[in-house]
Amino acid sequence: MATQFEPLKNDRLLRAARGEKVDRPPAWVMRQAGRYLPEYHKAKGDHDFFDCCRSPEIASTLTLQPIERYHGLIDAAIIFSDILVIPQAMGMEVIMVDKKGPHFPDPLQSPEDKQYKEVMERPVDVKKSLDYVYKAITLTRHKLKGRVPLIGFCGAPWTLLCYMVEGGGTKLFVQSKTWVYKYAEESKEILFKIAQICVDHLAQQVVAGAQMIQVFDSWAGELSPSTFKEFSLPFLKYIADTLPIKLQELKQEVVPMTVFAKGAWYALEDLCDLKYNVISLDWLHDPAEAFKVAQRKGKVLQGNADPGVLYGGREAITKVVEEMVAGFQGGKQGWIANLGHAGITPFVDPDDLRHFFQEIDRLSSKYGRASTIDGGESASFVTGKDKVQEKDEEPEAIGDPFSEQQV
Ligand SMILES: Cc1c2[nH]c(c1CCC(=O)O)Cc1[nH]c(c(CCC(=O)O)c1C)Cc1[nH]c(c(CCC(=O)O)c1C)Cc1[nH]c(c(C)c1CCC(=O)O)C2
Repeated sequence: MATQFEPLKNDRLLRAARGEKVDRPPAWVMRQAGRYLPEYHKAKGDHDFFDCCRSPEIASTLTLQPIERYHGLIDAAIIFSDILVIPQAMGMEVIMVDKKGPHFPDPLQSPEDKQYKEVMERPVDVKKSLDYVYKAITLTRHKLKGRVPLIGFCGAPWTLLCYMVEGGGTKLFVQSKTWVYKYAEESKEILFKIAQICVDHLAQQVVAGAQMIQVFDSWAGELSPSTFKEFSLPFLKYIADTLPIKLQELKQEVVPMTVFAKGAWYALEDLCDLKYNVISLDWLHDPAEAFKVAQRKGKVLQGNADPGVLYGGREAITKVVEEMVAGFQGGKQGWIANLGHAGITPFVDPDDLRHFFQEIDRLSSKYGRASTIDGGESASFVTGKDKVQEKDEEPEAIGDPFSEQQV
């Protein structure tokens, strides 16, 4: 397949991720493709979830659905895939049970277990085993025709280990905690192996056409501050340190990187010290407080509306967006608007999500335009629909925390 793609028409996301000024904050939501969309059910039909991931045609169709539905309001596509393709590539069986979620029939029991030894020893060639993800990315880039950038992703080593030892979702984390406290060294060995595979998988996604990447550490919040430092952070660091080197070796552009460590509110400073460009926040953070930290550290933030607000109706959505936009100082720099967690449930009305996007656009425009504040410096990068500032709103000054640093 040709790897020549149409030029990007809307680069808000990539500009914001690099700490540059934008006409309005870019917006997208984690798990924007999925069961809340009637068109998702139509396209998925009776296909098994992982069969959809393995079909570049279906995966690209599902990826594009929110882009088509929310055209003009949404600034990124994220490839339809799953974090659990890595355990599959490591030779573990994972099935998606309808209405229940992922299930591993044969999870890792202990380091004495035959399965653990096999997983540790088995060579993993993502180019072979996850080739379908890369094909889906290339096809999706072609179908996107430069409308918005395409994000690739993987699960973080800690979150993937949880799934591999629990055998699926859990509330108690009995097995994960057993591994951390009883088998600390073996846990670190497998976490390192997973981290290396994450780097390979992310690099191949970029080769295939991903323009930005995100690492999902959905279970970070199950660790304590000290166990997070030991069992998650070093592996997130390894990915952020190694991926750019790998991409250079592969003669690829070094794309912006995002980390989402859900629940690890105590680690914001530590996460800002890693080489990720963007730190994605859950809704436990106060936007204004987190923004102060990120500005000091020269990092961009993503998030962080409580996804539960999508059940609360339009007024509630407006209120949450208002708070978020104010906290991120209007979002012309240093902020990517999103929800605070990945997962829009089937009960969300797609028109309420539209309202969420519209309110980000409307309310952020009240903060004036980057070009007005900065003497037109940013006028040339307006790539999407040009927003007209509301006449009687005074633009509020925002600082320029990014002037002295590179993100
Ligand atoms: C933990 C995790 C998984 N997968 C993912 C995570 C990290 C984010 C998070 O914390 O939720 C990441 C993921 N999963 C999916 C995407 C695709 C792109 C997108 O964001 O639109 C992404 C980025 C599709 C999906 N992955 C899944 C669906 C639902 C599939 C269906 O039933 O049709 C989708 C659209 C299934 C899935 N996959 C996983 C779970 C726990 C589930 C079941 C969820 C549920 O039942 O609500 C593992």
